[in-house]
Amino acid sequence: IPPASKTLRPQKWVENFPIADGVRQSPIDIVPGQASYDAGLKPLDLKYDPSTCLDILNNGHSVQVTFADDTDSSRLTDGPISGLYRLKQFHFHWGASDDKGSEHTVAGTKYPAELHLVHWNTKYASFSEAASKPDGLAVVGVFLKIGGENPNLQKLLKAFDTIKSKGKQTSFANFDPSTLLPGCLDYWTYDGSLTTPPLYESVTWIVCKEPITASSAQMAKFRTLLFSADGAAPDCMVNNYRPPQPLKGRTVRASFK
Ligand SMILES: NS(=O)(=O)c1ccc(B(O)O)cc1
Ligand SMILES: [Zn+2]
Repeated sequence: IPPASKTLRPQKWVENFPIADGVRQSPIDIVPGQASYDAGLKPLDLKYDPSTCLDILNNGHSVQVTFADDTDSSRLTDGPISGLYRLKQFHFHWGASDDKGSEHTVAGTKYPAELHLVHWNTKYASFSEAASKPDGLAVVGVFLKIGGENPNLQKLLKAFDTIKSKGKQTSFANFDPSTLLPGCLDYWTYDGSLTTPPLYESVTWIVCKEPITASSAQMAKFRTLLFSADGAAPDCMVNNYRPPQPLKGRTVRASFK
């Protein structure tokens, strides 16, 4: 029996989720020269309250930090969206080595990892209701590149030893996700989807042009996590990224010249 990470590989998803071949699938390759600058795009307005941070979880396909979303205290407004979107969770995608790992690529360039901050539109009653609506979600993507050690990642990485295998979670308090944002919030934006099943075409993607850094040792720490549950054959959690999908006529807009 193949390990979990092999049975649901991206090429197989269309069998159970036909929308995998849909018209607004994610991720995509972002070609800066083909993006159109839109002067009407507003700067992102991200405000996060560390006291809404609840726990950190190995959900079997990524490491995820979950937030209390019963108030508007951690939210995204402006940018390409209208209304207010609440932060629900953030998670990462990464590779087995530093030469791959991101979901979005930039003119074919793969980054070693990509952070996703997942927000839902408060015109709907909950994340789950919003998740299947065309304007339901807004995900901010931030690339990680290899550089100096990132002290803001350390707090996350220290928790990894206690959530090594699938289904493990531990309380995680007072983490401010804005410490994981780049200094410059220039972005590309396009209409897309969840990048894992159910692949709903419900995401306004907001991909930051500027990466944050992680050291090679910090990237290695991500690779100590497991797709597999305690007691099962250990299956390293790596390459949990979907490759770029066809643009199918979509326009990518840039908030910057
Ligand atoms: N990778 S992603 O940000 O597109 C994403 C976010 C949420 C969910 B989900 O809640 O199922 C799946 C994928
Ligand atoms: Zn993601």
